[in-house]
Amino acid sequence: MLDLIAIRRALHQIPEIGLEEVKTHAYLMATIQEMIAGKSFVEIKTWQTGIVLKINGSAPQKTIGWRTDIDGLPIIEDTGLEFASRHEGNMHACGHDMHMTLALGVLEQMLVHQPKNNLLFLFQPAEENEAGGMLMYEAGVFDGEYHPDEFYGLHVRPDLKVGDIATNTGTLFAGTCEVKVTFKGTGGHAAFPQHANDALVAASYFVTQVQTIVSRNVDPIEGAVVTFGSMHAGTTNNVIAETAHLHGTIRTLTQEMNDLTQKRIREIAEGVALSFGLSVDIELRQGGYLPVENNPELATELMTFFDQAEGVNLIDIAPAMTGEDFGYLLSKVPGVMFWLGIETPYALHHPKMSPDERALAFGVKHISDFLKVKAAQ
Ligand SMILES: CC(=O)N[C@@H](CCC[C@H](N)C(=O)O)C(=O)O
Repeated sequence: MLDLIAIRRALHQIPEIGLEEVKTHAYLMATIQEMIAGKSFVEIKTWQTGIVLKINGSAPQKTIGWRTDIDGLPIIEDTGLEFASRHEGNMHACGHDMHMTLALGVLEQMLVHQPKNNLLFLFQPAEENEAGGMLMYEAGVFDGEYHPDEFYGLHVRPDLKVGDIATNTGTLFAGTCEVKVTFKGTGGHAAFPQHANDALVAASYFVTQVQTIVSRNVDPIEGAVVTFGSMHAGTTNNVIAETAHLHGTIRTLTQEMNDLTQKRIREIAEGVALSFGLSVDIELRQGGYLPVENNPELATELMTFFDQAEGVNLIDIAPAMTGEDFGYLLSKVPGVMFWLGIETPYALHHPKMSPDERALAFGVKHISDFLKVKAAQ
């Protein structure tokens, strides 16, 4: 039997940024190879750091997909754990170490007996930055026999208890759009602002003005998020900054609202640049982070299953403004994403985020039970 906690802790120590998950890939491959030794009904293919494993069913009627993401975040870990990240500056602060371990644990269960239907396990890179699920799909990784008929996946959630599974029959996560804005002015001596054109001041006006998009342009009943998580300008106190870089994200529950928000960001950036006499470069990149839309029938089936499972507290939950490139895969293949409770006081992406590992055994049991039913239908 796999030691789930040891696996999770090993993976936790080697977080890597999207599409650079080389050690993670090697760890997963080694673990998987050991698990499938002698199982002639299993095949594997890789794409960059991603892995797709197919269990060929004995009398397949369909192919059921299970997806996990494998990348970490550029966050300096502050958990103080003895198994904290050994990759300085990177952390599994979004729980993908838990996701991978759960997938391995479920895979182990599904390998015990050859199932009737095919099962596809996707270990996907770059959920956080490059929409690895979309890249793999567009590269043809799921073409032909590798195309699932249904796709399932989960995300851990700190504010839910171990034992909670939460989802809904519609939109679960927002669609996102990454935003990069660079103001370019004229640098100079701090003492002679009249000879310079300060990009830092312009960026400051920009970041405060975009706050009005949600308060003044977005339908309050619908809502949206505009967050700039990074702003870099200047080098020292007495030099006027020539350039200012801002990096942010838009979150909306519909594409129309995403389009409106993108339009307003562009207008405000161009307006600020004009009013300060600077140039501005705006990059809006939605990529594969479409809203995560659960398939209503499959979600109803999954929710009914978990509602009846002993020890599971099924919650019908409202959408959250998190993003996920699983939204892209669900736009191609019907399926369901759900939250799994990990009961910790710190939010996703927080440097102290530390899941309750009891969620591993709980998750493996109940997800395997669900997939066993799907694999036998
Ligand atoms: C679950 C989660 O936290 N996902 C990320 C996805 C990021 C998408 C994209 N890089 C962006 O920043 O817009 C999230 O931040 O919600």
